[in-house]
Amino acid sequence: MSTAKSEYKRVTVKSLVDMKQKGEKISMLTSYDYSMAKIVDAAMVDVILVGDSASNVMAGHETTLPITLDQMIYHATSVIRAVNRALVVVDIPFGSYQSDPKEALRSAIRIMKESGAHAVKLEGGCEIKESVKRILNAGIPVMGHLGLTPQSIYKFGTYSVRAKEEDEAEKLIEDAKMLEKLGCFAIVLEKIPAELTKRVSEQISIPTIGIGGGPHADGQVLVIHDLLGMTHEFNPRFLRRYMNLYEEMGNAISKYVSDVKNQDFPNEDEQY
Ligand SMILES: Nc1nc(=O)c2c([nH]1)NC[C@@H]1CN(c3ccc(C(=O)N[C@@H](CCC(=O)O)C(=O)O)cc3)CN21
Ligand SMILES: CC(C)C(=O)C(=O)O
Ligand SMILES: [Mg+2]
Repeated sequence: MSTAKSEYKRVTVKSLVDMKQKGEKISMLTSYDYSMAKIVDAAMVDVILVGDSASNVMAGHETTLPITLDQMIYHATSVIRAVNRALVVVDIPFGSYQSDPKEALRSAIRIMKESGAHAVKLEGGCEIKESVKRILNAGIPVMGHLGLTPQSIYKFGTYSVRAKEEDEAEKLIEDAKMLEKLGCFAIVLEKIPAELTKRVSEQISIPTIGIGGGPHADGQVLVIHDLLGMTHEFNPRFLRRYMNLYEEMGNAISKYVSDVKNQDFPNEDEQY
């Protein structure tokens, strides 16, 4: 009776809040396609984020701004087909929720309906309060995202550490408390001082998921291509590479090329 599907209990938004209460750290990674999501899910990652970082790592854009809602839904649909255990969260892309709360809800509904994802993520604090409210009212779980919010890159001009000044730190804490009060189930804290991550994580009861936010977050998230070393030009201090796939894949592919050229591949066993 034990099939791959029924072997593990599915991660839910509630189980993530329980993990914070128990002090069990939450692991989160991005995925954008079926084959990668299969591997990530089987490795027991708790949350899979279909990030708008797909705009960078999948499509090769400079920023996350160009990716469309249709493209996010395509990535999310592929990921959902692969996943048996993880909670799947999808970024609502730039331009699909900022205009007004109704547009935000329409975008969230399209993501949930067309991809089968379990939750959505939006960047921002008090500016998007009404949109978050509306989406939550429709029964769609929302993950917040504060600190470095890449969809606002042109407002700041750099990807430097956010909320270093006390007034910015206090605003971020207020935003986090507001998102918790509205009913968000978790908040990503991107590239803020470790001490601020600690303060936020202590002051709210929903889990914080850090990226470049130090060890005090209730969980950690990375872009899967960064962890695997496929994005060799991306070298922020917070990144730990667990492989050097850019080099390893390059070597394997070069070997294939030379095997074809020198007629080593295919051999007698590799034909009919
Ligand atoms: N491959 C990838 N990984 C990510 O983590 C990621 C994306 N893409 N795209 C969307 C956002 C953008 N993110 C970023 C982008 C830059 C830095 C960063 O630290 N950049 C510079 C420092 C810039 C500065 O200090 O002005 C660096 O050290 O590489 C961090 C997160 C996180 N997200
Ligand atoms: C880096 C994470 C938090 C993200 O938003 C993304 O991958 O798009
Ligand atoms: Mg994102």
